[in-house]
Amino acid sequence: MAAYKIVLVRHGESEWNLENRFCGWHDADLSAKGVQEAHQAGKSLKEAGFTFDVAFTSVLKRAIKTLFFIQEELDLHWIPVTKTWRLNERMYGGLQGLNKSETAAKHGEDQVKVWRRAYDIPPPVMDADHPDLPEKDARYASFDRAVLPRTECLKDTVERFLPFWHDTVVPALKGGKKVLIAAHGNSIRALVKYLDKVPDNEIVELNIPTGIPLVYELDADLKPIKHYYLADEATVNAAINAVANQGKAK
Ligand SMILES: O=C(O)[C@@H](CO)OP(=O)(O)O
Repeated sequence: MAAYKIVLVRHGESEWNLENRFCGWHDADLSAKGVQEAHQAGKSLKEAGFTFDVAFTSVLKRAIKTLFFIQEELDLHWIPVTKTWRLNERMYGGLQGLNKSETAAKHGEDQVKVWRRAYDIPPPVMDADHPDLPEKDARYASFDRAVLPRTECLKDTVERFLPFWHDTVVPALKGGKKVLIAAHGNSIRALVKYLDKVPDNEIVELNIPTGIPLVYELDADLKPIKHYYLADEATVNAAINAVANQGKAK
């Protein structure tokens, strides 16, 4: 019997997912399909009888809007929502804005897979004149510059996410709150890596589909008992393969 349940949802398809561009901390909006996926995530949660007391999301609108559309479907606009940069997508450095297929054609699919999925190898550092430079972005204005990354590997994302997990999410769970997290492909990979203790070489193969709720059942020590997506296997597998294939040259 699970002591705790937590639901993780990657945002619906973004405009830059649609254009197949590395997005990272760029604040891309949801595409029309992404909006529909977000509503569908809410409907699936409602059908399965889920409700929530508190929600956490990033400071990026594709996750914030996904959460809002889920709240709409559940009629839960009123629950407290905390937005934190610690749930942001992995910072994609100098790759942000580039097309993934074109990058694979230029540098090879293997290199792109390393940049997309390796645990401890970061993409190239973002140049100081890049339009997405975090230190020029109002939402990070109060941050110590040393905290703001110019690139991140998944290990960096795990390290910046875990303080929020321990200081905020765990107390909410242990306080009996039903928790929903709307985040990003790689911030969810970071949490899955931590919860399931996925070895560094295996996390390379983990892809998170857009807009499909992922339920984790945890024991009293917050160790995972099981996890499952709220969609049929064929739908989940097709969505996972679509994400993996974004890094192919064509
Ligand atoms: O571009 C990104 O920021 C992420 C998520 O959309 O992509 P990837 O799956 O390549 O890590």
